[in-house]
Amino acid sequence: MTQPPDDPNHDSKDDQPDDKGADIVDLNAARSGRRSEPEPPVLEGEVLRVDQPGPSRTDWRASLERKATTRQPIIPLWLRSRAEAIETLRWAGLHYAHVASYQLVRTPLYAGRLVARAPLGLVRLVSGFVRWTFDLKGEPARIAAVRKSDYDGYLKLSRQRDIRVRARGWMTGLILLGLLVLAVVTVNQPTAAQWGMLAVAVALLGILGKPADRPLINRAVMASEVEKLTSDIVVRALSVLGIAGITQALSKNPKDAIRFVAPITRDGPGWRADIDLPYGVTVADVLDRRKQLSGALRRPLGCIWPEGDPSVHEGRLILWVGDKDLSKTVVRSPLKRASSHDVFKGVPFGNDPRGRLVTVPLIQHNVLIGSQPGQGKTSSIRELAAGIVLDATVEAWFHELKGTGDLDPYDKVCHRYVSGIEDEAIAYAADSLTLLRKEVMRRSAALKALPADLCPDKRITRQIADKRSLGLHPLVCIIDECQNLFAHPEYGDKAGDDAEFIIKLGRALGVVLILATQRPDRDSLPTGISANVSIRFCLRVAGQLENDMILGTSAYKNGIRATVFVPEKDAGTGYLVGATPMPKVVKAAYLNTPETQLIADRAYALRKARGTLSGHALGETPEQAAPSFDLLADILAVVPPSEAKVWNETVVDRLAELRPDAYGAWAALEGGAKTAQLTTALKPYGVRTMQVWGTPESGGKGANRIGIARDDITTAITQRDKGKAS
Ligand SMILES: Nc1ncnc2c1ncn2[C@@H]1O[C@H](COP(=O)(O)OP(=O)(O)OP(=O)(O)O)[C@@H](O)[C@H]1O
Repeated sequence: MTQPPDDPNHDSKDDQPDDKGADIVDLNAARSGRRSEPEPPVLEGEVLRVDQPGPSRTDWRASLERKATTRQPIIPLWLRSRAEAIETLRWAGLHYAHVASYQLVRTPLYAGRLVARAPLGLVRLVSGFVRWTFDLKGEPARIAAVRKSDYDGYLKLSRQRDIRVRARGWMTGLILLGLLVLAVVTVNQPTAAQWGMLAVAVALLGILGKPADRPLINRAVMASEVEKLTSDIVVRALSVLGIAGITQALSKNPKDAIRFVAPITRDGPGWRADIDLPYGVTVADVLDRRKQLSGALRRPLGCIWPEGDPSVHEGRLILWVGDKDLSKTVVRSPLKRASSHDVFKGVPFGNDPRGRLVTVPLIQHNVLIGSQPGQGKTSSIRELAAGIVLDATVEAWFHELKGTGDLDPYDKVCHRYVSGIEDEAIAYAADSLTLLRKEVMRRSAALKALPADLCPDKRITRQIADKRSLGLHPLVCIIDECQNLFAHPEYGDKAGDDAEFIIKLGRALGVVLILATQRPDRDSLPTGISANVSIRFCLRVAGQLENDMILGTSAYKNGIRATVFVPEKDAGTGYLVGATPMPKVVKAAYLNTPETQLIADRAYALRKARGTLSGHALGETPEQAAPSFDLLADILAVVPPSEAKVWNETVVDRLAELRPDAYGAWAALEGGAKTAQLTTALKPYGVRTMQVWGTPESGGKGANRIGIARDDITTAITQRDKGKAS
């Protein structure tokens, strides 16, 4: 509120804007500036300050909590996990072993260098000795004294020289005598000792003869000086990205526009800066310009890993700049040497840019992998498959629908296996999904029947998985290049339907579906699947649409953009979502074919010993899904819209004609049983039968018999489709 101008207490100081409180408006001035406008009513009252004067009081707990977010780790990050510590120590061990071997191999070269340099070393030794003995170092000082006609000074220096030369002469004599004795002693020593002495002498002379610019020993590792990341470098880089918000903020407040919330530190093999971007700028803006950031920081693109921390706010940027280019590293699989693995602990999948192991949990999850061709989908699947087959309790159903045989090494341990792009392979995979759907339903009933003490949470546990007789062990179904199945004109729709069902219901029942596709679009990847899958790994994709199909709606908007990866160069690197609390860039571990073969051999031996080889692995004929048909659709096909109501027996006869394989047995039943069969089959769809007036198709008298209304069937189909869509 404003103060009246004629108030006797009005203080002219209050006319000045007060940056701590509300502005006080001079009403006279304001009115004269708006002569033409009607005068606003003068309000009585007191000035209420919006901002309260005095220092803001903060709650000590809140400020402590804020500080706690920037706590430095007590134990270094690499020592936190056993695997990471082992990996770091192994790396250090290998590094020093390399250095030692490198130098050992070059000892003859170093010996040659010493021999070649020994004569010069001898000359240097003798001349140095002579200069020292006769104090030749003082010669210039004595000459200078003579030149300046400083005879007193010259006499002092000469006297000092005489004393020195006398003492040093004695010392030189003693040293020469010592050398003579050593020579005599050496002559009487065995030849080996003589050679040893000679070698030591030559080595010492060689060291003395070293040219100033040429070291004796080569460097085993070239020092790769990575520029230290400083706040100046980061601010300079961010300021040239062309982000308007940053440019404006820096021009207004060059010192404080970009704030560092913690000191820039070493974090793994790189530097980490925690930054608050200027108001209005989000991490997504910076992610968009990763390439420019790489240029501005003068580091390869594979070293630049900006990421956000939305748990703090959208403008918190964690900029990690690695020493090594991630695209040039190949991550070794920890499973390469593992004799077995427990899938309930997740599968080691790869490393984040900081070199930390990332594990993908499989139980209770489903996985979707996608990318452009040749970016590392199959390699990622190979790594996951390694963990799966090394757990002897897991039943493996692998389908590789590209036909290149990338998963062939595993076929000897799979319950179901196919590799191929032809229709038979697609049909086999479609069959697998039908069988898996049935299996999910069986498991659902089996789990319900388990005593509560054995299964309190109604989900599969390690203990339940180990009891093979329960049939509730983990079952992992992999379909690589799944677009060939879901977009198939004959099998696609049903396969998509089954996969969605399995993804929605299989999780708690130990059934895991892993799908990989190089064509993430609506036809090749039904939305019911892309919307419900829980873990997503997206390698390089071309655009936002594909990105969001794999990583989930709004992923691109939120700055999770697999478009930043470089085709081919970044093969194996992708965004992993759902496996860790925050989305992460991960480079998947790489297993080549011989390594995969060795893992499969170990898995085979393990499974043979545990007696868990089954199906395809034992050479059994693959189980085929019984032909299944859509009863409701079939009824609509045989009952035209002109027939509102039909007897059951008539419907069954027509169905048998349509699909003898499926309904032939129904038609063979007698009168009442035939009618009851259709009544029972329609019950799960909520379709009730009723008394229907009709006449036999073969002719005869009209009668009231049990039948159906066509409208009830169409309603049931609509209800069912609605249920699927929701
Ligand atoms: N994790 C990785 N680390 C290093 N290189 C990798 C990695 N993954 C893949 N590559 C490289 O990329 C190549 C292609 O990989 P892969 O066959 O897995 O790709 P893809 O996406 O399955 O291809 P397509 O879509 O054609 O089936 C590999 O031969 C390998 O050279």
